[in-house]
Amino acid sequence: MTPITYELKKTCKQTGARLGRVHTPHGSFDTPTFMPVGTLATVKTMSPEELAEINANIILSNTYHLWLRPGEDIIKEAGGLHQFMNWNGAILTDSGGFQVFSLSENRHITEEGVHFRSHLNGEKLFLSPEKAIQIQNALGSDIMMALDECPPYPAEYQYMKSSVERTSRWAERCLKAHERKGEQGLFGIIQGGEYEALRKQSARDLISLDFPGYAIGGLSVGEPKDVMNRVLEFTTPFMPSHKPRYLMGVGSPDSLIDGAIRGVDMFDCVLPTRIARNGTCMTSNGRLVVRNAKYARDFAPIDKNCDCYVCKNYTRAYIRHLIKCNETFGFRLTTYHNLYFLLKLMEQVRKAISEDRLGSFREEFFEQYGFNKP
Ligand SMILES: CCOC(=O)Nc1nc2cc3nc(NC)[nH]c3cc2c(=O)[nH]1
Ligand SMILES: [Zn+2]
Repeated sequence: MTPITYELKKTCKQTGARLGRVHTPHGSFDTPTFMPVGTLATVKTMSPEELAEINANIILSNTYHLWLRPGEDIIKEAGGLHQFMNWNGAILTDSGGFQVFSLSENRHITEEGVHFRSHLNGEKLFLSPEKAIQIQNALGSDIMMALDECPPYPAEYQYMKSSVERTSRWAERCLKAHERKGEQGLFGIIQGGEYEALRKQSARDLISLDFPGYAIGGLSVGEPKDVMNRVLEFTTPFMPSHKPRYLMGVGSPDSLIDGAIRGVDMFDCVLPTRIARNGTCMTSNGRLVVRNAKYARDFAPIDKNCDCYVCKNYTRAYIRHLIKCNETFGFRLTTYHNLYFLLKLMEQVRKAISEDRLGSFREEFFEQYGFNKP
């Protein structure tokens, strides 16, 4: 019996989007939704109270990083990740696969698993499906991810085919190694690159293993947005409609809307928190680089259409000053606003779906944000 269930509430008449609700041992959340990324057991500069305040219901943490520092044994001893970081909402942990493939040099993939060197001190490491599950079982996350290979973009058909088949074999090994089936849900990750036949094969292999939810991997890895949208268009129909669909690594406002239109329910991305730390904010009129000199005497809020705590109490001039002085409070303010902006956007997307007008909402939002500008 899986502790992760999905309720399909409604499908938008104007698009392929859907309203749903995911239930986990640490609370439920409406979908489509955005999940802030808390790589090292913290959403950088945000307190759990602030995350709750902006209605973040589920956050991500990275298996690979927590395995290296502080080590899953310490977190297990603390009573698990929720206890360790004092977060009572839901947590999704990735398998670490992507970090290994993107962070580490001279990695070597075998049937057994991935051999690579630590990005911290270069020591030799080995991650297998069983190890990835053992770490996530120790962390006690609500949603775990199977260990997959996220191939580089672009990749040859033949390479992609054998990679998909190995990812499917690894998924089965993950299921077998999963010790806490009643307490933690495990999602399979559909790969296959931009090849429809391989996406179909990957989906069919994983669906036969009956996971409670499925992620779409191998995207947001440098491919053009129209390629991502095309792959989503032919992949989501292969996925069960009564289970959550999670698109990994996607977080710009246009991609969130276009992903929701194509039937995606869950998204994660470091974008909002990462650009916040270099002084860039998302606003209803596009990106605003608040460290820019032109805001030195601008006493308006980051976004006059935003009702967040930051936009109600602080000005562009003040936040610019803090960022220029490398003051931590400045990064806290830009991060808080960016996360609020994306979570609010997903709330507007859910409302548009409930009113069968997500297509029209897309046009209005793209126009105002400036996505249509040539
Ligand atoms: C979050 C779960 O991650 C995994 O366990 N494997 C995995 N992670 C990905 C993360 C990604 N981030 C991006 N863009 C920023 N693309 C990604 C793909 C994967 C993936 O295929 N597989
Ligand atoms: Zn704001």
